[in-house]
Amino acid sequence: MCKHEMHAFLRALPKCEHHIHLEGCLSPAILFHLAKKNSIALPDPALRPEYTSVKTLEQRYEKFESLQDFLDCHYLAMSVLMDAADFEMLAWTYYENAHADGVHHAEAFFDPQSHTTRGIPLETVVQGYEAAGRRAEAEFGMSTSLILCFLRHLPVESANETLQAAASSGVFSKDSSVIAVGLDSSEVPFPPHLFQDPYKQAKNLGIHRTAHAGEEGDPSYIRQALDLLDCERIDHGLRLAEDADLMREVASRKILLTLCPLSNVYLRCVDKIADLPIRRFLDAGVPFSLNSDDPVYFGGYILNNYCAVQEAFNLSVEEWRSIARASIEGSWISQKRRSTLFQLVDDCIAKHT
Ligand code: HPA
Ligand SMILES: [Zn+2]
Repeated sequence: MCKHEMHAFLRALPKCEHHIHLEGCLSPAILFHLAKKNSIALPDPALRPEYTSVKTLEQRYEKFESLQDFLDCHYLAMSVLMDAADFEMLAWTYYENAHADGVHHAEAFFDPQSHTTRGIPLETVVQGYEAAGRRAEAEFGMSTSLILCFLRHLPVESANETLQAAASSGVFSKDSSVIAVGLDSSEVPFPPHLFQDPYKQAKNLGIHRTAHAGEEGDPSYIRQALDLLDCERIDHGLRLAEDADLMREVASRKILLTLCPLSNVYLRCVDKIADLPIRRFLDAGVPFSLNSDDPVYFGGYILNNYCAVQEAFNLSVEEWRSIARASIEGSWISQKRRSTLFQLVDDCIAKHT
C-alpha cells in the first residue's frame, strides 16, 4: 500500500481508545469561550502574554519542557468548566473527533478532584460527561465508558474522599458509565504505593484499575502499580522496556499498555517516535493500544498517533491486525461487544488487502 492508501486503511481500522483525558480536549478556543460565558478571569496578558488570544495560546501549546510544564497549562485551562453543559460540550468534542478517526470504543479519563476542589459537585461532572457518552452511543454506535482518575500530587486522603463520594452518590452503580479508577498528574515523586488504600477499596467495589506508570517514572513505578495497586492495565508504561524481567511478566500476563506516542514526544520522554520501544514490545508480545492522551496539547487525535507510528515503524497489515486485536482484548467490554469488534477489524482488513 502507498502512504495515502495506508492512511485510509488506518482511518478505517476500528479502534479502541483507552488513554484519553477528556479535560485534555479543552482547546484554546473552548477556553476563551467558556471563560467569557462563565466570567472566569484568565491570567493577565500583561504578565502572561500567552493568554492574549486563542492564537498566542495555541503557540504556547506547541512546546512543553516536561510533564509538569504541560500540567500547569492543563490545570489552569480546566478552571473554566463550570456546569454540566460545559462538561458535555467538552466530551462531545472528543467523541466527534474520535468517531471521525475510526474509534468504536472509548474509555475516557476524567479528573474529578480538579473540579471538586473548585466547588463543582462530582455529580455535575459525571452528568455532563455521561450525557455526551450516551449521545455518542446513540448517534455513532460507539461504546463508551469513563475512568475516574485520582490526582497523585494530592494527598491519598483526598483520593479516599473522592472514592467515598463517588461510591455513595451512585457513580459506581451498575448502570453508571464509570467502570474504573486511574492515577494521573505529576508522576515523580508520587509513586503508586502511596495510593494502595483507594485502590484496595476500588477492587472491593468491583471496579477496574489502571494507573499512569513508567511515563517519566522508572520501571519500579510499573512494578508497584501491578503488585501494590493490582492494576489490570498500565497507562503509558514505555519505560517497561528498561526491565527485561518485568517485560516478560507483562507479556505473559497480557497486561495492556496504553501507549501515547505523540504525547511522549511533546513531553520529551523521547526525541522522536522512532525511539519508542514499539518494535521491541511487538517482538516480545507485550500487548499495547495506541492513544491520544491529551489531543489538544499533543498533536491531535488518535489517527495522528496511528499514522505517526506507521511513518516511524512501517508496520505490516498483519501487525496492525494484532495491535487492533490487542486493544479490543484489553478493553473492559462484554464478550459480545468484543466479538463484534474483532469481526469489524477482520472485515476492514479484508476490504483493504
Ligand atoms: O500524560 C499524562 N500524565 C500524567 N497526567 C496527565 N494528565 C493528563 N495527561 C497526563
Ligand atoms: Zn495520560
